Amino acid sequence: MKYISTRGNAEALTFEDVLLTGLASDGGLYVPESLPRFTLEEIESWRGLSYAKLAFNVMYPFVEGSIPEDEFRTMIEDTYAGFAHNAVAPLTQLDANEWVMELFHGPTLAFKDFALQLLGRLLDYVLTKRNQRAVILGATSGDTGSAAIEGCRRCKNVDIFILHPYQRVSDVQRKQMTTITGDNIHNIAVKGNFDDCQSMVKASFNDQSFLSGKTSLVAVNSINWARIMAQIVYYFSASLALGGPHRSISFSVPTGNFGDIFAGYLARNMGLPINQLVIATNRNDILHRFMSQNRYEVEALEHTLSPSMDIMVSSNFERLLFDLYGRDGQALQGVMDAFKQGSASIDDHRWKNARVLFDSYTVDDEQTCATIKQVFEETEELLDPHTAIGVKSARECRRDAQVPMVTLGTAHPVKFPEAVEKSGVGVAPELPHHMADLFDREERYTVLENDLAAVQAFVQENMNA
Ligand SMILES: Cc1ncc(COP(=O)(O)O)c(C=O)c1O
Ligand SMILES: N[C@@H](CCOP(=O)(O)O)C(=O)O
Repeated sequence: MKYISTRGNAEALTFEDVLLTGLASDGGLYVPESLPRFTLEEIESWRGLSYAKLAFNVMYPFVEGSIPEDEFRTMIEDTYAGFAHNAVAPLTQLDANEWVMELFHGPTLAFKDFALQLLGRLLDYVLTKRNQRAVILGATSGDTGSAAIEGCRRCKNVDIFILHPYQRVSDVQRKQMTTITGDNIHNIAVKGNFDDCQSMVKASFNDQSFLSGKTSLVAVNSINWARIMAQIVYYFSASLALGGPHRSISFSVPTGNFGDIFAGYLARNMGLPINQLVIATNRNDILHRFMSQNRYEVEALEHTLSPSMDIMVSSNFERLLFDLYGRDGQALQGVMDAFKQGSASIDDHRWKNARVLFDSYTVDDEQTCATIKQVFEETEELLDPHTAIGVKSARECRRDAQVPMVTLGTAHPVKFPEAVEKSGVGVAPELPHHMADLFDREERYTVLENDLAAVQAFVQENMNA
């Protein structure tokens, strides 16, 4: 399998090389040259498999030729054995034909564990084989950071630098990152927002000269293809549990960087019958504005009760635009240039094509709290604010009540006590056993100005490579 850049002007890479990179040299994102496609019979034959076995079947075509089959199988088995629920991605029913897929049973209680626990193992394997060191540089609005640190901290050959927006992640999220100590783990609180952190990460990938040629950067954000790959699997898992593939399923996905929902789009292109994908956003609704008005335009980033989705510049949207433009990298470059200048829209027929599959909805803090309360009263299920945005959007956008609707439950409510309290449900979720002493653990992080040079100097000074 080869991977090509969305901007059409970079060398094609193998999985192994794509794993060890972030942005392509032309500024684009890597995508597979072509997708594996499964027949309905093939998918049907996976019914009843464990999550790990299903994951192997879905992902192996992407790594074939780079990672030996047995090694990959073992990595996957180890990854999902570390989840606290035997089903790994269990479904909870909210109503007739309405479900939440709980993606928060991994070690850091968010969907990021599905990919980052595996990514850490893949990196360890490839870097050890090559006898190479790498610097992991990532941006987080709260969840990617702890999952990346947890997933990669045992890798022998990496230094990890994670940027989070200062005072803009929940206390639980911050503590999850900053209480994991290790000489090679560095948390940086940037006096800015998530977009600032992410743009510093992207600028650093584009020009790595600040590392003085000692080593190279590896991405843990969803710009890294391996992240998306692992997130495709749970769409197959949910479908098989609900009578797919001989029946179509719809999904509502709490969305920020467009990685998780893009994985659903790929699952569909790989042969899984998916009826509808709902892009569920908070007030940072650039994607909803695009889907409803064909206007792709940055607005001021707001701080909400769903901080993990306080994202304006949505990295993976470029991967969808690439397909909407018939995989024409030059045409896409034009759209991205217009976006950089302030505003972009796409040809009407391409925009209409996107709307065949995707719907979108935006949910404010008040509606988020009201949904947490309503669902709790209806079912005693306590949703986190991001999942609540997914459920509300699913209910507003649903096209066909006969088609099962699955909202991705992207995080555990214990990570977001402020929203849970404001919802008025009158219960407070407890930290799981392995995190019970989280608030007693010592924290270590560095606060830096919103300044690329300052961040790069910090990385330079603190990396071991
Ligand atoms: C809890 C939670 N829900 C939803 C999202 C949005 O996912 P994506 O960025 O893949 O769109 C994030 C962050 O990415 C998150 O941490
Ligand atoms: N919501 C994320 C933001 C980064 O998204 P990613 O999926 O590209 O890593 C977070 O919680 O950090």
